[in-house]
Amino acid sequence: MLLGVIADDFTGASDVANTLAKGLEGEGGLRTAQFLGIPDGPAPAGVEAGVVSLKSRSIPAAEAVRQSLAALDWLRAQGARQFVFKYCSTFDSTAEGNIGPVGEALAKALGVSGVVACPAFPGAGRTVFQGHLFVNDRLLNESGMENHPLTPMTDPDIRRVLRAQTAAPVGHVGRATVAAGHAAVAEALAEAAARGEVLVIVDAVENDDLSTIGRALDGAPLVTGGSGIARGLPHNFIARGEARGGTAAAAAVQGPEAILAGSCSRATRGQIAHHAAGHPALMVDADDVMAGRTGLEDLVSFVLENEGRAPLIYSSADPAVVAAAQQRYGRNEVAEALEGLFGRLARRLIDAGLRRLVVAGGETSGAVVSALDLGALAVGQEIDPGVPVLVSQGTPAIGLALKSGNFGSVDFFEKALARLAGTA
Ligand SMILES: Nc1ncnc2c1ncn2[C@@H]1O[C@H](COP(=O)(O)OP(=O)(O)O)[C@@H](O)[C@H]1O
Ligand SMILES: O=C(O)[C@@H](O)C(=O)COP(=O)(O)O
Repeated sequence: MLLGVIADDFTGASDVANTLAKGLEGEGGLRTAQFLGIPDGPAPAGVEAGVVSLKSRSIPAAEAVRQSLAALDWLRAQGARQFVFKYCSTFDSTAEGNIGPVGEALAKALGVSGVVACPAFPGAGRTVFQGHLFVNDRLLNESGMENHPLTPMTDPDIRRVLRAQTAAPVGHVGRATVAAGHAAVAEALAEAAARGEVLVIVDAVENDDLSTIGRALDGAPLVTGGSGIARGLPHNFIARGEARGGTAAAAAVQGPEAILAGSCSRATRGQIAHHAAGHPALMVDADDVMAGRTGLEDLVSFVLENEGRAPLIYSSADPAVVAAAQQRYGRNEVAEALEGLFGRLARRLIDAGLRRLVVAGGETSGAVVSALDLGALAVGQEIDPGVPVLVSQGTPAIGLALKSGNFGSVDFFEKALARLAGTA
């Protein structure tokens, strides 16, 4: 293994795995595997980039730090020399963390400072300019992320957001420096380190900026950011002849299918409305779940009875409904109950023969795949920006698409099932 990634959620892990597997246009990327949690044994032979998926975005900061350091140890033991801490391109976090505490703990463990922090992902409309994060043409706090059920983002100045979470000063490298080229970026990061800045927000508004930053990070032990920051990293290994490049072969998995959605993000709600207009769809009501009125076997039957018709089960609701449920039961309580239900449902469905599964939502995906014990996942073709086909390596093979809440076109669900089956 050359490169090791610690991802703070499971959809984010797929996103960065996709970026590393793709690499730069015309050159290709690294042979990449996604791991669900920290594996017990060694990585399979031939893996050049290993992505450890944690569910550490919304847990107490001290626990997120503990898990991230354990992931770092495992990746180091596999031989990785460069490490990426992957967080959300919308910088999902709270005043307590977990981006700052985990970033600083990894920097300390690796003995570095002047570490890049860049959530930009222009392919999905996320750009950083003057230290502010945009989603398409909106500032972060007007993008819908201000209503996120677990990590509402109400400040677009991510230097200020990060300062609230960190012990050391936070630096900033502006776009003009990035436009001046990779040597200028490397110099600016070295100056930031000399000033005692551990994490440094770096502006990036287009893919070329990320390629420039990637070149500046050749040999840097630690990189932090959204999946975009990984864009230029495979090139450094390929240019040195340590990796061959190229792209992963598309895998195909036939068999019964389901879509499970727990994301309440705008894009997912649009995808649900679109899909439900032409396919069987069942809403899980948070009040019913909290009162123990939701029958797991009813949900299983709904999926099995609708085999071949792309059945969807969702708890997703608009911000007012989510806020009311959180007020009644508590934010974590309702999230845990819904995530637990989706996890048990997925387990039962796989036991009943399900082979293709699309999940919408990072926390939801974490709960679902943690319940499945799938081992390493090979990363295949990209379905939409940031979402690849994933195929488990055990028998029977399970095809998965773990979709970040705000990713994907409006017809994503149907498209993903077709890509998993190799029919589109
Ligand atoms: N109807 C609902 N009421 C309250 N919380 C919900 C509801 N539906 C889903 N949730 C919770 O909201 C959170 C959504 O987070 P996540 O799955 O990460 O989606 P995203 O990728 O959009 O951030 C999950 O913890 C989920 O259980
Ligand atoms: O960086 C991103 O936007 C995604 O990879 C991601 O982490 C999104 O998280 P969720 O919206 O919670 O799925």
